[in-house]
This record gives sequence, structure tokens and C-alpha cells, in this order.
Amino acid sequence: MPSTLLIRGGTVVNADRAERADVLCREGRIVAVGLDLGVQAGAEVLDAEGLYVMPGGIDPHTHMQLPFMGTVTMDDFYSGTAAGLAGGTTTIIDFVIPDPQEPLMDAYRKWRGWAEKSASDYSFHVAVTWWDDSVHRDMATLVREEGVNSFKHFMAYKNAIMCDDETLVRSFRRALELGAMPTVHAENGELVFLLQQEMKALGVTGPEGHPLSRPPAVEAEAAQRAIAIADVLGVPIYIVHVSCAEAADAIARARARGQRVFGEVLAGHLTVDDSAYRNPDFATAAGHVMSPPFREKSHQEALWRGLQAGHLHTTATDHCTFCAAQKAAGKDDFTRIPNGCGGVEERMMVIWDAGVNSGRLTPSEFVAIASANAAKLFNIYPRKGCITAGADADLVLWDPTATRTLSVKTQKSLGDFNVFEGRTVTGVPTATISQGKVVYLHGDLRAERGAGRYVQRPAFSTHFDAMARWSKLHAPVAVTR
Ligand SMILES: C[C@@H](CNC(N)=O)C(=O)O
Ligand SMILES: [Zn+2]
Ligand SMILES: [Zn+2]
Ligand SMILES: [Zn+2]
Repeated sequence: MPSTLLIRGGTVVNADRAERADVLCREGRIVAVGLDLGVQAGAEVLDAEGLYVMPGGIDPHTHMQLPFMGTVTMDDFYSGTAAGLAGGTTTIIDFVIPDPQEPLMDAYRKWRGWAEKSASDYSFHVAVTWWDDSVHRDMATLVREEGVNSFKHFMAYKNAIMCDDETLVRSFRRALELGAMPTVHAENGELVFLLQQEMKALGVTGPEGHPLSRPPAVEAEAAQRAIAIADVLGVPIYIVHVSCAEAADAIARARARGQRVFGEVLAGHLTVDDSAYRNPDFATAAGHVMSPPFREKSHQEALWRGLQAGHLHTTATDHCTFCAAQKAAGKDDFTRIPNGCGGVEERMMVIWDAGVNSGRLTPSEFVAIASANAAKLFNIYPRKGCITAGADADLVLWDPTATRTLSVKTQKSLGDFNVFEGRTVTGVPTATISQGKVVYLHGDLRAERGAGRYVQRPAFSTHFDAMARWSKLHAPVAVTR
């Protein structure tokens, strides 16, 4: 019996419009969107009266099961994706992060094995953490055979996974050749390293040293450098976790000049400030240690305006959870606190609450930044990020009047900390549908281990080819008299 699901009586919200409509799903796909679609024999029916029906959330930045700073994150690909489903997120884009000198294809196969247990669909950005001819070759294999269309570069984390400028230049140029999007973690790792040493020389060893060693200028410099390199090479660039006004301004200026620069903002950076780093309780302060750090409040306004103005495009979480015992590795030296916080379950709720309820965003603009824009930028739209016939049946039913208080006590993540602790939000998911199946309903999570699929993301064709031609056309040439 084909699995048929009818979502009836809701308001369907896509990034471009909202309309009252039913949604009919069959065999994991959306087959019809329209009024009064009628109930077919054997169909499961979800009553969406008074609810919004939105495309399932896409979180383009997570780290499940990440080995990092001497330990491994608490959430693996099952628990992390299950937590995402409980919050309305039905697709994550995670990261394959090879050790320097580790063949990219070896790391990719390792991560693919880890992700088999995922409860929701998933895809991977692949990090370029070193360079030689094998990296040049493996990037082509990943694009042409594995459906990878984005390559990550860490400009921070010196003596670990940090890229120097030569690697950035070679990899960005290779990405353009292949029709892939280069992305960056924009912090100047040399400056961070120096400031960390200076903090410790001054006797600052606690978590308060973390933001002091990563001021906004350190992020702005790297963002501007990545933007400049991409501009000269003629390749688009996507900057992950933009956390400060200065980096957001750098993106806005580049876009005003017509450069293809895209920005991502974390739910945490939009709603959590830096006061926690001065909390005398180590676990609370260390629980907020992630990079770039949470900033003082004025930066949040700049990020919201960037989303409203359209020079910041996606929202994510950088879900990378370490428990108190793991964070305690840095008890006497803040540089050893594993960097990372959670959020994959809370992202859509905190952004709806702070963004839509405040009047900053319409429901359609919310869908754009929570789902559709990530699908477009990473070339899986409208399969993902849109409620339309033929798309995957990944949806979330959203009750704009219901409230929930976010807490570690109720979170699905295996982490033992929640940066949104105690925050009461209005606007919550009441049902999440993944591949046409109801996997979350009124608090009952039915995430199935291994049900998630690897999502191939095709290389870009048009504008990258055009841009490659353009950059050759406009390359400086000797003037012949
Ligand atoms: C390593 C990873 C997660 N940790 C973090 N953001 O602090 C990242 O830098 O994105
Ligand atoms: Zn990062
Ligand atoms: Zn990250
Ligand atoms: Zn532990």
C-alpha cells in the first residue's frame, strides 16, 4: 500500500509566498499542493488547521560525531539528526574534515560510514586542510562522482586544520574550475594564536580569555581577505557563522560591488551575547566557548539587519556539542576548552521567536533563511526547501501560538548544556515529516536510526562557467601597441 499522507487545512508557506492549501504526499514525495485535495482511501491525515506548513528546515552547518581538540562531540549522526527532527530540521549539511595529509577521499569515506546511522537526510561540505596534487584530484572526484559542491576552509585553528593563503588560492581556483562553492571559517588564526599567548602571559586562563583572544577585528580581517581572494579569482564565496557587524559589513560592501558573496548566521549569534563568558561558574562560561565567540549585543542587531537586507542568507547552528567533562579539559587553560555549542533542535524556534514575532521577518522570509536559501546556494532546490509537487516530502507543521521553554532538561541532544537555557519561545513545531513519514508529533519523537539518505548536490553549471570565462576574459593582459 503506497504510503500516502494528506496534510489538510493549513497555510503553506514557501520562501516566495504563503497560501491556504492542502499537501498530498506519496512514497516520500510531494505530489500535490492545492485546496480541498480530498482524502484518499488508506491515507494518513494530519490536521493543519490554524498551523503553518513549511518546508523542513535545512541546517547547512553541523558537526555530528566530530573528532576535535582531543575528543569527539557528544551527538553522533543519529542523536544529532534526531534532535534536529524534533526542532523541524529535516536536512543537515555536515563537514568532512580531513587531518592535514589525510587523503580527502579516505576522510570522505570515513564520514560517509559514520553518517549511515542518520535519522534524517544529510550531505557534506568537504574541508580542504592541506594541499598537494592529490587534493586537486580528489576535489574533482568528490564533485563529479560524489555530489559534493562545496569545499570548506578554516582560516583559524593554527597548528591544526588552518589553511594558509597558498592553500586558499589553489583550492578556491580549483573550486571555480569544478563549479563548486568555496566556504570559509573566517578568523585570522595567526592573530588568534598570538592573542591567546598574550592572554595567558597576563595570567588570563579562564573562559573569559576566549572572546578576548578573538575580537571582531580578527574575524573581519579574514572575511575581507577571503572576499578579496575570491574577487581576484572570480569565484563566489560563502562565509560561515558570520558573528560580528564588521564581517557583515564586509560582505555588504562586496555585494554592493556586485561580487557573489554569501553569508551564514548562527541562531546562537543572533540571540546569545558574550556575558556568559564572565560567569564565575566554569561549566556555564566554558559551555559558551565556540568560535567565533558570542559577541556583545550590538552585533546581534547588525546580523538581523543583514538578514533583513539580504546580504546574509542562511541560518545554521554549528551544532558541535561537548559535555562539561570534555569542556573541563580547559579548566586551567581556555585554549584547551573544546570549541563548540549545540542548537540543532532550537534553531528554528529561537529564530521564529526573535525574528517573526518581533516583526523583523515575515513567515516567508523565515522559510528563506531557515531552509530555501541553503537549498538554493548548495544546489538542491526545489528538491529541498520548497513545498511543491515533485519535491521531497520534508515538511514541518508550525503552531505560531504555542510556547515552549528551552532547556537541557527537555532537549533531545545528548549534550549536557543548552546555550538557550530557560528561553521561552512562542512558535513551535507540532509535527515534522521526513521523506513523507511523520517522525515527530506533539513531543513524540519517532526518529528512525539509519532512515536518513546521503543527498548529492550537483556542481553548479551556468554562472560558474560564465564566471570562469569572465575571469579569464578580464585577466590583466599586456597591452599590445
Ligand atoms: C570546529 C567547528 C565547531 N566549533 C566551533 N565553531 O567553535 C567550527 O569552527 O566551525
Ligand atoms: Zn567554524
Ligand atoms: Zn563549524
Ligand atoms: Zn561526558
